[in-house]
Amino acid sequence: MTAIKRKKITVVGAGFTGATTALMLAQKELGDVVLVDIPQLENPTKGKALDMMEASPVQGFDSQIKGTSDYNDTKDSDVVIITAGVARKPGMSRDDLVNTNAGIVRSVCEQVKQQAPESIVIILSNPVDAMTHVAYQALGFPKTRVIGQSGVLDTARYCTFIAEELNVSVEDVRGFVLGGHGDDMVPLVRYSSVGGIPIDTLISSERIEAIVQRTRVGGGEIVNLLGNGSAYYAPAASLVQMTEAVLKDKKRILPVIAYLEGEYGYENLFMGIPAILGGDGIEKIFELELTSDEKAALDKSAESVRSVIKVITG
Ligand SMILES: NC(=O)C1=CN([C@@H]2O[C@H](COP(=O)(O)OP(=O)(O)OC[C@H]3O[C@@H](n4cnc5c(N)ncnc54)[C@H](O)[C@@H]3O)[C@@H](O)[C@H]2O)C=CC1
Ligand SMILES: O=C([O-])CC(=O)C(=O)O
Repeated sequence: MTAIKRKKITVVGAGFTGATTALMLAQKELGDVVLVDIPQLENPTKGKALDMMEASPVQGFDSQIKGTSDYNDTKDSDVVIITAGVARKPGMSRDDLVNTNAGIVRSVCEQVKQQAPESIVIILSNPVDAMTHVAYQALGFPKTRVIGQSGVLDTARYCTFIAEELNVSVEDVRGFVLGGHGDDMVPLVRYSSVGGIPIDTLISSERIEAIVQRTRVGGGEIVNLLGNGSAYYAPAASLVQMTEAVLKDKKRILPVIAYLEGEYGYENLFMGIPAILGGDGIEKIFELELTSDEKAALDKSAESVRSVIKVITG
């Protein structure tokens, strides 16, 4: 009998999002985790991994977590999550990070290409639509295996606010956020419901507009509250949900950043759309029917993403 082999998940960047993601992955026993950061931070990275391992007897997980700065340790990873890069501070937009993080994401992808050529890569670093584009070019992997994280988080925020508004369980809220991970993202009210009941029959249009607007600037709300960095608990939970969908071949329908080649009328663009996420990565993209207002909002968001990509591609 051949032994069942554990999955291997690499998380690049051992900062707030990366370390939180590593712990959540291990707590769910989705695989063994390799946490990578730069050589100058090798000891703190090892320290974080060891600290997490020492939580395992208490919490009862058997996943191994290794801290390192050596990419040899990431060899043959099944999934690689990239959180490496700088985060914004109050007064900054995600787009202000583009030049610094493009260099970092490119250099990380060179290593991933060497060490884990069959992996499915999930990108978090901001501005994430553009960074997913950078990763796709640097990796040279099929488009199905290069995925950005924005929509799971944006939708989670949107659903949190709807549940709070109606004082109902978050478990019964369904919603969808399309477009780029910026202030003109498109929460789709028409596709939002609680327990199957459309939200526009339960919440006034003024309150819905306030929820939509709060969702759009949800990242900034946390940045302003934290004062010295950006969100990490909900982003990590979102990365874990995507990783689980891939490693368990769950075929979840999730909003993810995917490479569009004609879908929704956009060519050569990475942006958030609903897709099936399973063992082969992005297995199918759904093209929803949009009203002219929704399409206009999505076009505006697509234009914002394109303008950021132009900064790095010229
Ligand atoms: N797409 C999304 O929904 C979200 C994106 N983000 C983005 O994720 C990124 C990380 O955020 P945090 O973890 O809060 O930042 P952080 O500053 O806490 O951690 C980033 C880590 O990346 C490491 N790093 C830098 N260059 C590296 C390299 N070449 N190789 C390996 N590691 C490297 C740093 O040393 C640091 O430990 C930021 O760009 C942030 O804007 C954060 C939350 C949500
Ligand atoms: O707002 C930020 O800079 C981090 C992020 O993308 C989010 O939390 O949505």
